[in-house]
Amino acid sequence: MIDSVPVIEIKDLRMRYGARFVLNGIDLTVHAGQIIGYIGPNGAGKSTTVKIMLGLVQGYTGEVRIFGQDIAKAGPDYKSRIGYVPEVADLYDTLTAREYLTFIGRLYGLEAQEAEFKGLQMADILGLRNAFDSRISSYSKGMKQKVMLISSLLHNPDILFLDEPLSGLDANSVMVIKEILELLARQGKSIFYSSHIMDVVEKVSSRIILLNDGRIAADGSFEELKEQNLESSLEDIFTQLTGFDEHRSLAERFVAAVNEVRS
Ligand SMILES: Nc1ncnc2c1ncn2[C@@H]1O[C@H](COP(=O)(O)OP(=O)(O)OP(=O)(O)O)[C@@H](O)[C@H]1O
Repeated sequence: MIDSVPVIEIKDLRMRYGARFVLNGIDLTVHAGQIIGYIGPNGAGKSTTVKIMLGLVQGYTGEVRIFGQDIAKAGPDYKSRIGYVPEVADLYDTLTAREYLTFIGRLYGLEAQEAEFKGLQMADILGLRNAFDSRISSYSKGMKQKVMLISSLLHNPDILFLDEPLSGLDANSVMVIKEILELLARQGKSIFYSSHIMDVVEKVSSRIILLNDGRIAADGSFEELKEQNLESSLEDIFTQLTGFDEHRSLAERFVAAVNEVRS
């Protein structure tokens, strides 16, 4: 890949559902090797942006270029260079991990044997070897999450979109996955990391993009955002930039409701 061509280039992206404006002009350029912490309040438009880039949502205005190609005009080939872990695992859970990963690998154009071999290797490393031939329906949340991560990487994509990728994983697995993401980024892959867990985003990301009301409210490294906003944690930066200062009063009202006794 030529470094000077951005992996992702978005210009004035707007989207609305009926009368409701969800994206209000997003401009974004991503180069290879960045881990982007993609954050924002619920409903800010994060998933919508990602789904547009994946070609799953139509009807937007503006321009979205991936690997230099306008995705409105390009065929579906660019998708074979993208991996995606959605927030809610939509696994065919009557299959075993072996069957599922072989199936997904084949969808991405791998030979069945290659997909199975790669899947087994990756599953083994993440501690799933003994469960490889058990049905996914019997797996814990963390085990399912690992299968999702493996399935998103089988075809060695250049862009990875991860939505809450560490949910359900124990502390040791989290450390392994964080290292894996860093190594992949160092190889030149671009990773979009969406999460509501600010201290992880703070540590994992080389660049943080905060979306609020369908607009980019902040874009920079954690160090830059700290300097600009005079705050020491990403959680505080998030709260400041989204204008949220009601946590204490909401908590007090909630606890008052818990304690209320009907007379
Ligand atoms: N298919 C749809 N039809 C109508 N409205 C939609 C549709 N999909 C999303 N929305 C609305 O668009 C807005 C942005 O949603 P989106 O899922 O992109 O937010 P998000 O930032 O990913 O939120 P979260 O952090 O909760 O995942 C929300 O108000 C949502 O209700």
